[in-house]
Amino acid sequence: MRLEENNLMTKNILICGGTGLLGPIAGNVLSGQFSVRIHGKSKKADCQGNLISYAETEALLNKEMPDVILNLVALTNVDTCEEDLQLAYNLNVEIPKNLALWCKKNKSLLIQISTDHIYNSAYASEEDVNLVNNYALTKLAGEASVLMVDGMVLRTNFFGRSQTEGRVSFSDWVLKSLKAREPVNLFKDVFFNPLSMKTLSELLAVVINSPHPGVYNLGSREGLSKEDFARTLGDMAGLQHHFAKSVSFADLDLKAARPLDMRMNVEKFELTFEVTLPTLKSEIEGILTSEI
Ligand SMILES: NC(=O)C1=CN([C@@H]2O[C@H](COP(=O)(O)OP(=O)(O)OC[C@H]3O[C@@H](n4cnc5c(N)ncnc54)[C@H](OP(=O)(O)O)[C@@H]3O)[C@@H](O)[C@H]2O)C=CC1
Ligand SMILES: Cc1cn([C@H]2C[C@H](O)[C@@H](COP(=O)(O)OP(=O)(O)O[C@H]3O[C@@H](C)C(=O)[C@@H](O)[C@H]3O)O2)c(=O)[nH]c1=O
Repeated sequence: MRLEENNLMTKNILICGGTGLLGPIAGNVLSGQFSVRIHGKSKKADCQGNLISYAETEALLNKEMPDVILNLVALTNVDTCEEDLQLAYNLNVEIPKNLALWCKKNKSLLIQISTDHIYNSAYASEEDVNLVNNYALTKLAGEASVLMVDGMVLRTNFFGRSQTEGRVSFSDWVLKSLKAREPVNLFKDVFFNPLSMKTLSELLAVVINSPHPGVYNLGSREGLSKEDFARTLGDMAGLQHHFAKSVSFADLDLKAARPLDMRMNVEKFELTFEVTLPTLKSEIEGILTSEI
């Protein structure tokens, strides 16, 4: 089914890179409304392929014929992006370009998940980009081909219970560390406004049902420092956290530089899609009470 033929029919969604952290939760939520297929590269999935090759991408997509592609493929290890710019380019730039090319030929909608990592100021609007590392540079570059085919770019960050072996979210790491009473370092000077993976996935359904091409920040309404996030999560989960250390980002010697303020202004998304986004505190509460 092509999108313009019959909007009443169930849309076929292909989640590329659906075997990572976000994919299984997005797949779970979206399959309530759409016909969803999951793509992966090395892990078992409904379909498989290395999307760096256009020939392989085209063969896979010609078989799947999705109405909507949700692209989650990325090199998400920020330090590896710094060490291997070519690999970061291949995954974060070439793959969205390959998907965009196929979508243009086949009139499908491409939704690209991007990142808050491309900002570095309080409540940045979509034009306030400030790049400090290769991950940010390549993620931003990957957005261009999506926008050229009237796709949608959602700049976001997320947390929640991982369903993927070998992938932990920031909240998983915090809960595990506090339960084990490990004296972890918590960044007091790094700020963000992520959503839970469940809320983000529910909003993806809104966007798929009512697409508006363009680039949007998609996060919670009020952000926190990563330290306050961790301590708030600890309090809500009934876990002690006095042994966790409050540190500055500069105290850790990480390979890649990171932005200190990734909080995004989310007004454009709220106005366009007529939704009120939740606060970060309510999102933290949400992951402790919801099943996913
Ligand atoms: N994780 C985070 O905290 C954040 C992530 N984002 C963005 O959200 C999106 C999803 O992130 P996340 O779920 O963490 O991603 P993951 O790193 O967990 O998953 C990456 C996915 O890409 C697939 N993949 C890797 N290489 C290739 C390739 N050459 N060809 C085809 N598929 C490939 C992997 O397949 P396989 O498993 O089979 O190898 C996997 O499904 C990304 O765009 C990321 O930039 C934004 C903000 C925060
Ligand atoms: C937040 C935090 C991280 N760390 C460590 C964990 C890790 O080795 C390193 C960086 O962790 P961060 O959580 O800041 O992760 P980072 O790798 O910078 O994470 C990013 O992931 C990519 C995919 C994105 O798109 C971004 O939005 C962002 O979430 O610092 C601490 O020791 N204490 C902390 O309080």
